[in-house]
Amino acid sequence: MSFRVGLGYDVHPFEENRKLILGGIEIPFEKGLKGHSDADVLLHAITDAILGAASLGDIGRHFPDTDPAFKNADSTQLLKDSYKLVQEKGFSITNIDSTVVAEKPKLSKFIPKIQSHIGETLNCDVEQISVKATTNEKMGFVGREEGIAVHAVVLLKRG
Ligand SMILES: Nc1ccn([C@@H]2O[C@H](COP(=O)(O)O)[C@@H](O)[C@H]2O)c(=O)n1
Ligand SMILES: C[C@@]1(CO)OP(=O)(O)OP(=O)(O)OC[C@H]1O
Repeated sequence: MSFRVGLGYDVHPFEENRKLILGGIEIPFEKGLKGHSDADVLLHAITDAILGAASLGDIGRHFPDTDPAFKNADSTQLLKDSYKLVQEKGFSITNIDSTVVAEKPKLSKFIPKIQSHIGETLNCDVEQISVKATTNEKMGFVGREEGIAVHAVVLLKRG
């Protein structure tokens, strides 16, 4: 059995008149995130982590933000398609851990639903998927409520 670790990071600025989609779940909030796709910053970081662990590049390589096909794309589908590429190389997920850095909104009550959605998307047990949240203690662009950042790490196994 061999193991591969992958790291993902993404950030999107807030934008008025958009839905806030995090981990495939619509979160009630006054603003959404700006992006070419649905701007699901959590799923983008997780996608980059699984692609990186399998040496498959990053999300922008597979789904360019210059391609109209991905305008308002559903990031759940992008994650699913990326995991298919990873599985074609013989890898499967051992576990995922992630941290959403957001001053607002408060995410704790949505986290079980987000973890279930990611687990279903990746055909994993919910125990393999961890999502956490923290503020940036009012510092920097997250602290000024200009956007949301996410860090994700994944362990893949093969054999
Ligand atoms: N957007 C967020 C940020 C934080 N939480 C929860 O609050 C706890 C305390 O956050 P600090 O940044 O003050 O350490 C954190 O551990 C999370 O449980 C949240 O739900 N949503
Ligand atoms: C998801 C993609 C899809 O075109 O677009 P964005 O929503 O802009 O997201 P980002 O993380 O900036 O770049 C990755 C792109 O592949």
